[in-house]
Amino acid sequence: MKNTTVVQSMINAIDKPAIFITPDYVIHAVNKAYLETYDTEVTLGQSRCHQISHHSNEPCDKHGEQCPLQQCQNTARAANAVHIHNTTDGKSYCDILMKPIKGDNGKIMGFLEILDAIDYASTESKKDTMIGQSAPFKQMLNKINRASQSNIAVLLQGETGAGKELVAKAVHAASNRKEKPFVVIECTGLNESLFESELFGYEKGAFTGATTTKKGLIEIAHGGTVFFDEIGDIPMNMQVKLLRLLETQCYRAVGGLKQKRSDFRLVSASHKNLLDLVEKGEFRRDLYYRIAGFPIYLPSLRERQEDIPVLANHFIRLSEYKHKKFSNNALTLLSQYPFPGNIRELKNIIEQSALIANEDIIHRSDLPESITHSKTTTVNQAQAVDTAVISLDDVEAEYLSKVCQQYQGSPAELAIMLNVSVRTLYRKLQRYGLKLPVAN
Ligand SMILES: Nc1ncnc2c1ncn2[C@@H]1O[C@H](COP(=O)(O)OP(=O)(O)OP(=O)(O)O)[C@@H](O)[C@H]1O
Repeated sequence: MKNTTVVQSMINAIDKPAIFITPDYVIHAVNKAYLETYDTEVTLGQSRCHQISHHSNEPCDKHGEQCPLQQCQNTARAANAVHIHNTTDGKSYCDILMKPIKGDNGKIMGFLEILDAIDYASTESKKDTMIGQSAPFKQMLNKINRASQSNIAVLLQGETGAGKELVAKAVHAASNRKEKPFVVIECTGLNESLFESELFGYEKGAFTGATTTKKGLIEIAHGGTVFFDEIGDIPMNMQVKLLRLLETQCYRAVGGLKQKRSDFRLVSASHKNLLDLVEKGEFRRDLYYRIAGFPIYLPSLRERQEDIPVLANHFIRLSEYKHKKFSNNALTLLSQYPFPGNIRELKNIIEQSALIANEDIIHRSDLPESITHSKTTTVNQAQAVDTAVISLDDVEAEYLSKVCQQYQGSPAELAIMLNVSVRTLYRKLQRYGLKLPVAN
């Protein structure tokens, strides 16, 4: 292809994985970083991008993902999307930037695809990452990645326990401030004097008890990110001081005369709707616009039910009961519960159930009553009878688990009652990780 040498040298200069593709998805130029990212061999002029990244012969939009190439072609402008790719590290999230490349005649001759690995999120259980694979989760990742590339003030809005602090950490970790401090300021319960001394620090002798000079959190955060958690809880009179700090990045320590300056990136979060508070006169409008440069909505767990099984298995893996597993039946019931406390509540429930379960399989009956007796769950269950078919294996496992807890007789008698041979009974017990109590 004409111009290929020019395109190849352009791609070689990019330090992230990059390829040049034509509208038929065929790769015509590739850089070293790309070749190192994927284990499938690239044959220039033959291999298609989806064959390398998705191990699929069809473009990604055929599998429910948004195709940035088509977007780019339709608008003739750069497009981006978050995809799950099969890399040498397994299934990994990556942020794709697709740019149209025009030929000498001004027409689009192909597309430059640049990939950015998202290592703060994962589709599978991985320590210290955000777990999820649903569409709302991917949309959120897309926004986090965009936000982290600039210095814009980010406002995270989402229900309690939805992961706001984890997202704030991800925004910091993906930014060029990642080597500098990430400082959390809990705004709930801060009174005026605490607010000033915590944020701005104080000089020795500034008040009774100030026996030494203390640095404030804003000074500690210099060069990094400050996360104001539950910013909606800051009382009105302190909102003015915060606004002044955000506008000037300057402050004075309590009892100090010298003006100090701190360069920090602002991330705030609230579970309350701040615009409602603005309407009610409880939050300053000017402060709202200062902190809401780039709002990111965190979906509740109800909106990403598809993620519940992967999250449940993730929390089991992190617990001291890592060898235990959920039955499909238990996972189905968990997925139907509305989780008002979101991921934090799910995590607690998983830990409780794993502790309660006597066997290696965690059954529906091991889940806490808040789940098994929840009206919403029960209604969903009734509705689910026709739609969600529960596997017979799960029913059998649950029944045998109950029998194991209560049965006092001999295995031979039990086998007769169950109408199976003793060998079959033992095979089934082994399969579900169950044991009969030793008869007295
Ligand atoms: N996507 C995720 N994958 C794995 N764990 C998560 C995810 N999101 C949140 N968590 C975990 O859920 C718990 C609650 O998250 P976090 O504290 O970030 O929520 P929050 O929205 O800040 O809560 P609050 O509103 O109460 O301050 C934490 O233990 C966090 O590690």
